[in-house]
Amino acid sequence: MDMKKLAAGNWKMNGTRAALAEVDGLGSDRVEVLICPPATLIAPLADRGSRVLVGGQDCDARAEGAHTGDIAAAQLLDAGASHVILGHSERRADHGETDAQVAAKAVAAHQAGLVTIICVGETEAQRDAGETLAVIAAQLAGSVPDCATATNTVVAYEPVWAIGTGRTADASQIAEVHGAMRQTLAARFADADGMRLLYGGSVKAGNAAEIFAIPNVDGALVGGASLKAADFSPIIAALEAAQ
Ligand SMILES: O=C[C@H](O)COP(=O)(O)O
Repeated sequence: MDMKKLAAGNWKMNGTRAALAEVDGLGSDRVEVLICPPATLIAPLADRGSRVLVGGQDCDARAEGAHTGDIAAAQLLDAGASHVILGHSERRADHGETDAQVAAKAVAAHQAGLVTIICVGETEAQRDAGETLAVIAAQLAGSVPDCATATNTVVAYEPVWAIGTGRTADASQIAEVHGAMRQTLAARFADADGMRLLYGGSVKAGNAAEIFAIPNVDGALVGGASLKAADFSPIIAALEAAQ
């Protein structure tokens, strides 16, 4: 399977409708470009006729019901989303999300027809303790459900210490983790070779080309540098050059 590489932007809790103009010039024929805005902006972005794919930043594991403030996967799809980020470290930290909850959300998302971007990553303390590969393997085992395929699942490696800090993992650290993730996934999934593995954590125009040259890096999950077209466009261009 020959999947296109993926440049995914995670706006987190940033932006109001005025920010959608940043997306108007984005898009690519050679790679997939995805913007995951706050939930309030999913439908307005999807309805804007832009060339980018639209995604949510979380969904509930349940299909519907009395769950104030939560959003079902089918509602994301109805709003125009094709993707959903699950298990981001900020949700694991802010909301205590466990691997099992992330996996349950992923099952619900797949049942609704969404592509999931399942996030894993070690803290600085875990890296310093030499636990990185074990932490990632455990998160993959617990967070990626058995129904995952190369078509419905993307995995994002985001070292927690590199998110929003300006620090990126170096090329050898990224290569080691991405290679290990590919092996771990291959032990469970026949089509793991086609599963896209994204790197995330302070990706920007200045380091994107180097990161995209690393084996088993099939794109990026970009936070801060996805908010402005002037910052995100060169990252998309670097991914096109690496495709
Ligand atoms: O989801 C995106 C990541 O958390 C990376 O964020 P960042 O690019 O601002 O470091």
